[in-house]
Amino acid sequence: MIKVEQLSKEFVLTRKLKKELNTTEDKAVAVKNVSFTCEPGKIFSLLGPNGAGKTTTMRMLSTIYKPSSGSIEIGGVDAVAHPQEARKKIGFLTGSTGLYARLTPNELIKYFADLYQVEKHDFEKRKKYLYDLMDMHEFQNKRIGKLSTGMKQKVSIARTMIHDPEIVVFDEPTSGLDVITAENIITLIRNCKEEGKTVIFSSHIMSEVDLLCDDLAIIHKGGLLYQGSMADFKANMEAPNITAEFIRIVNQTKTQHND
Ligand SMILES: Nc1ncnc2c1ncn2[C@@H]1O[C@H](COP(=O)(O)OP(=O)(O)OP(=O)(O)O)[C@@H](O)[C@H]1O
Repeated sequence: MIKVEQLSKEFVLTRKLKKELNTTEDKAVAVKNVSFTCEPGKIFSLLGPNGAGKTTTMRMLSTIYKPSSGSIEIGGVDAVAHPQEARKKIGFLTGSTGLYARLTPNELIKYFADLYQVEKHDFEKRKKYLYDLMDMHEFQNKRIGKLSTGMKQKVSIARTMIHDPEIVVFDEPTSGLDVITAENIITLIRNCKEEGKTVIFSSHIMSEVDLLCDDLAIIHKGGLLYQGSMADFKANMEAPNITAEFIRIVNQTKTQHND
């Protein structure tokens, strides 16, 4: 279970950033007062347009960023007070997941398995499952630096999942992948759900969200616009389809802000 309450994150802007962003503000508010709960055995999707605050939220859940205020509970652990304990329960995938270019996928996966103290038998089983699922056998001994973007993404996913975490945090998991691999990732996410894991993933692809998620939250400009089940979202739609409804909700706030 992931429980987030009144979560906020402000970034202090350096002189260089102020110039880049063309602002005189000293701080940028990336996430403000966001609360939601992700249940075990369910897939939760965090949706929002570019710059909404999705990655910042995911990074706070994964203990990479410390929140400016608010609380995060990860599998019963206070992730703000005890980040290391919370981290053991999480598999976190992000676009910038560190990969060591000089290592091979096999070496990297083994390194992380050792870091998480995965037993040899579990490691072999888990590795086979992930390599089969993502068709990774062919390039398992090539240097990561020489792999394609999609192959690197597969290695990132395998590294994230090798310790069989109870909570899975995926920031745009299918980004940069071909349709076949994207399908396999969707299968992996579904399997996580069936195994009773808590899954949260961010996306701006509504069709993917529709395929997968049980519950969803929409954020825009750091604030929560919608939270509920996918079934309720669909039942109460005012627009003709889910993509149009997503756009309608986001635009509605734009209009309110302009008033
Ligand atoms: N390190 C940082 N310093 C200053 N501002 C930041 C930093 N990281 C993010 N931001 C700002 O916070 C806001 C939210 O960014 P974030 O990356 O969380 O959005 P996102 O929803 O993941 O967007 P995208 O879909 O484009 O990846 C943006 O306005 C961004 O410019």
